[in-house]
Amino acid sequence: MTTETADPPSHRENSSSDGEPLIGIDNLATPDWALAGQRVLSAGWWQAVRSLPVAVAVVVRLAWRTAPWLTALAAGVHVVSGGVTAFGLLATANVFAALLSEGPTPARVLDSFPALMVVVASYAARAGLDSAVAAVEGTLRPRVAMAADNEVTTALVGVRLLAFEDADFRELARKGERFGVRSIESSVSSIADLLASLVALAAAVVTAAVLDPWLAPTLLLAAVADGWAAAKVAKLRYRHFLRVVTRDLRKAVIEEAATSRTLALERHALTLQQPLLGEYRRIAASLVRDEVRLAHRSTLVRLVGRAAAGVGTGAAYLVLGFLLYTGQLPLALAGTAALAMRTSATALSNTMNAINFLYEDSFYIDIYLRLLGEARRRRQSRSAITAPASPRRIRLEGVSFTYPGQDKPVLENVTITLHRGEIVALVGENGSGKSTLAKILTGLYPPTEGTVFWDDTDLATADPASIHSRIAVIAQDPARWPMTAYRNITVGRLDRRDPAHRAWHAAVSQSGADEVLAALPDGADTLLSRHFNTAQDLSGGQWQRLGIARGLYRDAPVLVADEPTAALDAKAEARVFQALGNAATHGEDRITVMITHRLANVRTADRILVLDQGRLVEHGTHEQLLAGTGPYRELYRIQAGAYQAGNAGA
Ligand SMILES: Nc1ncnc2c1ncn2[C@@H]1O[C@H](COP(=O)(O)OP(=O)(O)OP(=O)(O)O)[C@@H](O)[C@H]1O
Repeated sequence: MTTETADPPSHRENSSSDGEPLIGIDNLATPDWALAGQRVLSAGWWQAVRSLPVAVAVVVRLAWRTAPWLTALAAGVHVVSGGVTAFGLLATANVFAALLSEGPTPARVLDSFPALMVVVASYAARAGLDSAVAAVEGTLRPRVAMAADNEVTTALVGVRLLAFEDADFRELARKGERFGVRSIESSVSSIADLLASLVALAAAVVTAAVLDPWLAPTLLLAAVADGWAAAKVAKLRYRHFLRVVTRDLRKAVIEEAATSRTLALERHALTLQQPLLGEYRRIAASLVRDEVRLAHRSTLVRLVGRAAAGVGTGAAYLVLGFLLYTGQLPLALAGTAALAMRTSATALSNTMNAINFLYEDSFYIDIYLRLLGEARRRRQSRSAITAPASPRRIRLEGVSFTYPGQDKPVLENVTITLHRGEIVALVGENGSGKSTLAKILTGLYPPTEGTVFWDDTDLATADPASIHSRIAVIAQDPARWPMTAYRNITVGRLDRRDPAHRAWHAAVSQSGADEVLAALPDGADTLLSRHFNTAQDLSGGQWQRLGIARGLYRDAPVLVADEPTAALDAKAEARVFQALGNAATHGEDRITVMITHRLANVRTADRILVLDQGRLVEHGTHEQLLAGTGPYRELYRIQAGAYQAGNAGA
């Protein structure tokens, strides 16, 4: 069917493909969560800084929940370590004070001896504490990372199916998992360093302030300049990260297309390697250009920060010189003052470093929190109402459905009733909404409008897990579980008791999976996976047979078979349709929904529903529809005609 909208974009009519983005367009929309991050950055200093305590709280909460004693120990060890550092350096100052005091040199050296002992002891303690810090941190860090990973994986496992149809959410999940967990892990060290350097800083600043109240504030000047520069760079880097989110995704998509196994065959057959590589390089080059620009701007900001910090340090030493010159500070205390200044400068710089690492990580922890929030919002609901164990009737009333992020509904105002014991076939052109309708009547997707009833239970009020436990879905492209062939089938219902393997044998013979198993080197015990070299992979049709066996083994009261035989040979196909028919006619306890384009298989269905562009346009038995003038008759005649022509030509 050719429509106006199916024409190629007119602006490209005469253009060559050179320089055109391979994906087709260059301006993909920035995801909402990245826009929200940009808004926070633009909202001003306070908004951006607020993320810092939140991030610290997240890390401390995770650490405390995973290992409370270890967390307390880590805090204690770092506080003591910071204290010992400050104490050691100040003891060094006492050595100078003793050496620079008045009196004969041997006596001064002897006087400095106790302070010297303290210095030696503090260095020894520091060495011991360093080892303790490394041991405690090395034990705590992986645990916190694991806890963060566990939290986010648990949240993602719990979201409802429809969330995975939202590309923005999928990208948030990818970034939140990757960057969020990594940032939480590195923040453990930053928080610990911050604690230690704050203790050392407090000791040094107090000492400097005791010597003269002017010394401490001048020292802070240098730190503020350094801090400003680092915070600015962190913001620049995060802004860059958000700005390139979609380009980064495009690069990942092209990278996947250029290297994945799934596309390997067509990549080679269409000789697409070079165009893909070209596109990959084009996006990568634009990312590198942005990265270089970011590096230059960061260097400039750091240079300004360093210069200001140098001025601050210079001012502090000027104050010291002034105090000595005017005699407000005795010369004997000059060494102490200089060391206190040096100590506090080091502690300040460590504090600033820790804060800045934390500050940068806090942005990614914010993404992690957004992901947890979104996952919570999209969590599969729970309800005390359970779906009927074996519904007698499924009724859809005025059901419409629009995919997330789309404007146009793909189903519109569908009203139908399916009965137990019936085989109902869904028929229609590609994209007419058959698979979507099947997902809605099985409660996998909630309708955007309208209601789905199983008997008298509105599925919107029922517990989703209870609904899903009553359905079996045989997909056109069934999941290829990285498990043995046996498990690939019994995973359909892990809790099924089948001591004599009767159900297993029935499922494998009805689906034709028995022939697949017989050809495997270790039969049902053969590991099927593309991930391990020692494992075995199957052809599309063989996988489909296992998928059918899995669906039959599940033995659910509502069965949806979505193009179950598209990849099967004619003999296997006939066997499957006979099995589906038998299950429904003998059991009388199942609602079977069958989606297929092969209308020859549809004839035996009790009812046929015909969809066209999301609307139910016809329904009835094969004979009724064939007697009418609707699209079914036309579709059937085209297919039957093709066979007849084939027979005539043979
Ligand atoms: N994840 C999705 N996001 C957005 N639109 C989708 C998504 N999946 C399907 N669609 C759209 O919904 C419409 C119905 O798709 P559906 O898969 O239900 O059709 P179908 O009748 O089963 O098609 P087919 O015969 O080709 O399997 C199509 O127009 C398709 O473009």
